[in-house]
Amino acid sequence: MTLNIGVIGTGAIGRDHIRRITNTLSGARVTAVTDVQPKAAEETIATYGLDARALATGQEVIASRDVDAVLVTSWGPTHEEFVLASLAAGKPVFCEKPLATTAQGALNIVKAETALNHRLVQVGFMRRYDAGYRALKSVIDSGQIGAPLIVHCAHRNPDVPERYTTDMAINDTVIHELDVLRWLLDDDYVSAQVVYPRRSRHAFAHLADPQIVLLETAKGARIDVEVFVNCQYGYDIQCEVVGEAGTARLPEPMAVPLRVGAQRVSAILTDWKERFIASYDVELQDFIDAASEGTAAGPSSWDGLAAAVSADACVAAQGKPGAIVPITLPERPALYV
Ligand SMILES: NC(=O)C1=CN([C@@H]2O[C@H](COP(=O)(O)OP(=O)(O)OC[C@H]3O[C@@H](n4cnc5c(N)ncnc54)[C@H](O)[C@@H]3O)[C@@H](O)[C@H]2O)C=CC1
Ligand SMILES: O=C1[C@@H](O)[C@H](O)[C@@H](O)[C@H](O)[C@H]1O
Repeated sequence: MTLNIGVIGTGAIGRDHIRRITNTLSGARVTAVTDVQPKAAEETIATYGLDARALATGQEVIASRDVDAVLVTSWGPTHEEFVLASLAAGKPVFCEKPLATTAQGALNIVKAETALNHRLVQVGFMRRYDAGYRALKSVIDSGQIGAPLIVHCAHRNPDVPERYTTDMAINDTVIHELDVLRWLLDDDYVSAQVVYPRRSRHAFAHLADPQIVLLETAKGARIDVEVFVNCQYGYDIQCEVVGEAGTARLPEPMAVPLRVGAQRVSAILTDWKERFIASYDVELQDFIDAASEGTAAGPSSWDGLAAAVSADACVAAQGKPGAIVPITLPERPALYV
């Protein structure tokens, strides 16, 4: 059976996911698309030669009889509405991060899915599917470095558009660390703090960049995340875990080391699409396989909620530089244990 997917939002990642569903992955095809800019939806159909309809709204896509499962790749503030509608229609839904832009929004989704007592939601936290992060987790889980004590992370983008705001450093960018570090350490956060170094002259005046997010976990590990979205030189994701008996570092993406022009150099990627291309492939294939069975796998609504609660605390901490803001999760429903 081929899974018929309806896509809401045909921007950067929507198109990239449509490309992989159409050209790379197996078991699914795109049968309906929509975008608030109708031209974007029509262009996408033409670009990828889709046998799909351009519908007027996300709600029409979800209700469509030729849509078995939904892909939500529109802007963050629209995610909650489309995920809730997919749940109401009983259709598996892959939602790009963030699941919702507030903890309350994510909680509404958890409650709706819990009421069905059946998982239908996968959140697009693709780093859990990354070969490097998976190798790092295996090392941590093997006990070779002992209990994790400290984690140093950097999340660097070369630049961001003018519409990118200070709180997006959390909800749009650090949200990836908020998810992947919980998974990596098998732990939850208890507090967050944000401190600001000197502002880069490359950042727009309204944006505090870089920022340092400090997290404490329930098991007592301390985490520092440097988020620097105008670093200029590349798209660079770093993670080093310091344990009781050693350290473990996220592997660098493969790059050929060159000796040229009296230098030893190797290229650094500049685009998140390329950096995590294999992870996006594996996560979406996981979605297709589970959705074909009428369910969902991978990062859950609960993971989306945990990230949203933590993100809310980080945003609160941004407003009170240096203050420690507690993070408290609600009780985890049995569906997600
Ligand atoms: N997992 C990852 O690494 C990444 C995730 N994302 C997430 O994916 C989402 C989309 O990001 P981008 O593709 O970069 O943004 P984008 O701005 O390139 O595309 C979003 C598209 O959604 C459309 N849209 C907005 N509201 C809509 C609505 N109500 N109904 C239908 N279409 C609507 C817009 O017109 C636009 O074409 C965001 O939530 C973002 O955080 C984005 C990039 C990477
Ligand atoms: O999800 C992503 C973007 O939306 C976000 O804007 C970037 O900062 C992240 O690095 C990228 O992975």
